[in-house]
Amino acid sequence: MKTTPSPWQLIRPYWSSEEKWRAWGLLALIIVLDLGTVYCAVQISTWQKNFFDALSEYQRELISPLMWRLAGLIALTTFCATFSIFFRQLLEIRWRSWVTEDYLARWTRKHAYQRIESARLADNPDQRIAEDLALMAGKTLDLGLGLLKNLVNAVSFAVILWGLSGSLPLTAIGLDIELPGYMLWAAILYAALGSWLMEKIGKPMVGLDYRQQQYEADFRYLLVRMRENAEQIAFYRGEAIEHNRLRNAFHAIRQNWRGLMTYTKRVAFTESVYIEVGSILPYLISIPRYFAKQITIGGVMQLSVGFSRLRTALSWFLFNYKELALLRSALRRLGEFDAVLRQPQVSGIRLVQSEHANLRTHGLNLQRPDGSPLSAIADIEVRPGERWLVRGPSGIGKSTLLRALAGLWPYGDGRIELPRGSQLFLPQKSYLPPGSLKDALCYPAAAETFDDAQCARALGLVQLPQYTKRLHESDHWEKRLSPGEQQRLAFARVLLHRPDYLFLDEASSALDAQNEDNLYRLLDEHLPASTVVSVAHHASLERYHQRRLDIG
Ligand SMILES: Nc1ncnc2c1ncn2[C@@H]1O[C@H](COP(=O)(O)OP(=O)(O)OP(=O)(O)O)[C@@H](O)[C@H]1O
Repeated sequence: MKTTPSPWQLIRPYWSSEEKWRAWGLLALIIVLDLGTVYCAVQISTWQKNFFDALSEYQRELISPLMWRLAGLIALTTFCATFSIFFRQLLEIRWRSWVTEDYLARWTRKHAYQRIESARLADNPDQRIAEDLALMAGKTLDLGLGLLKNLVNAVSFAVILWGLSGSLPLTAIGLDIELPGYMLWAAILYAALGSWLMEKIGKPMVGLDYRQQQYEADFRYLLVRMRENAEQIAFYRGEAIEHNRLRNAFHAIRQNWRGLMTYTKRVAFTESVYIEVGSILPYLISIPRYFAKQITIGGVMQLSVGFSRLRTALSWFLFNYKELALLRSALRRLGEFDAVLRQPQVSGIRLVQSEHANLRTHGLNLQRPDGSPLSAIADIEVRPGERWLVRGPSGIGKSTLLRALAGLWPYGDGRIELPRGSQLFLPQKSYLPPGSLKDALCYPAAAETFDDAQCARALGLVQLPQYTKRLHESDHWEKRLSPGEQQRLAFARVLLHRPDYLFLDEASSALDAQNEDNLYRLLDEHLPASTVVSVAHHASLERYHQRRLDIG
């Protein structure tokens, strides 16, 4: 059973990684700069009282020093605010880089990416890695630092308000006591009430954001698939059905967006009422004390600024509700993905490295990922240099057997013993990476592994000499080369890599008999010591294989 990690478990790894000192150092620097802006805000509030008092008492000589002080405070606050953003962005990209590398490593390790796709364990891993990780780093920093700044602000202005607001006699409601610091209590009560109301009203936004991210990713995936399969879709004249499919995918986005609009409207309405009432409230509650001549007009101004600042600081949750919902949904998606990446490999078919020279299978039973049986494989023993042909009706599990031999199919039971030695698996349609033709030819090795002369020779042997001069040309080779040419290119790869074990899964199915013959003869001539296991339907290939494995 997979357990989804908590948000803290997703956030913590970077902060306890090898980069932790740099991360904490940057965070501390940002906090100091943010505290600088809070300090300036507190000083400006005192400045306002002094300024209005000086104006009301016609103290002209105080105006100039007050102006200089204001200029100094503005300069300091600008400096702190600017560099706080700068370092925050720096920390964000460092965090995102670290966590992206971590997820990429785990996603690509032990074929996790293939396991996830083959058993459909998580939707849109690309979106989770590209977007949710960026959201996690960016929003956690913004919201976390915002929360901290607001807490400091709240404490600073709470102290000011406590000192300024005096006591409220409660005689009006029949009590013979006075409430000290009543403005402070009013601000706290008001913010608490607003936050509670906001959570009540806005909670479904988390689920809506979650689905929005998923639908956007699904839509993008369909667009990319259409681009990648443009020619096949065009041959089938499949535009109308594709258009419909895309429209439906977008419809899901639009429907969900409707829901988001409804809740955003409610959240915005709550926020707006909260702000407007909150801006009038301090005047209403401080004016009685002004008329009682307990505070000056400057005092009223300072009180209302203090009240507003405290209320704003205490309203962090309320004002950031939309952002928090987005972060909560991104963390939920990442949590699921993280749990899938942590899931232990299914321990069905055991693939062990053997010290013997022969490849052996024992009691191999192939299943589908859902556990339903696929086929039973007779025990085989493949000696070095032997050529085996795997036969059986379509859908019986021939390709699945090769997947199991490659360690990509754990579903089932039994045991495979693989001797040491290099292996190469050639599917019907070989992957051609983006880049030059040489990149594609040398894959999965780097292009520099083989020199141009070796590549030219291999291309010549598979009857593709015309491409020798285009070795360094970059193109969409999977679209430029015909399927038969792609299969010949894959055989040229084999000639370059010279694997000890070669597994072919209908790797020459697109070729004419002459070319197919040529490729299998090349294997006999150039790789006589390699062990070859082929899955093929063409009867003509039987003469190149001495051994047979029939499935089904
Ligand atoms: N990831 C998967 N999830 C569920 N079922 C799968 C998956 N991959 C393959 N199968 C199923 O396993 C069965 C065997 O597939 P496999 O590709 O091994 O057949 P095959 O014998 O190579 O067929 P063909 O000769 O047509 O290539 C098929 O019914 C296929 O639908």
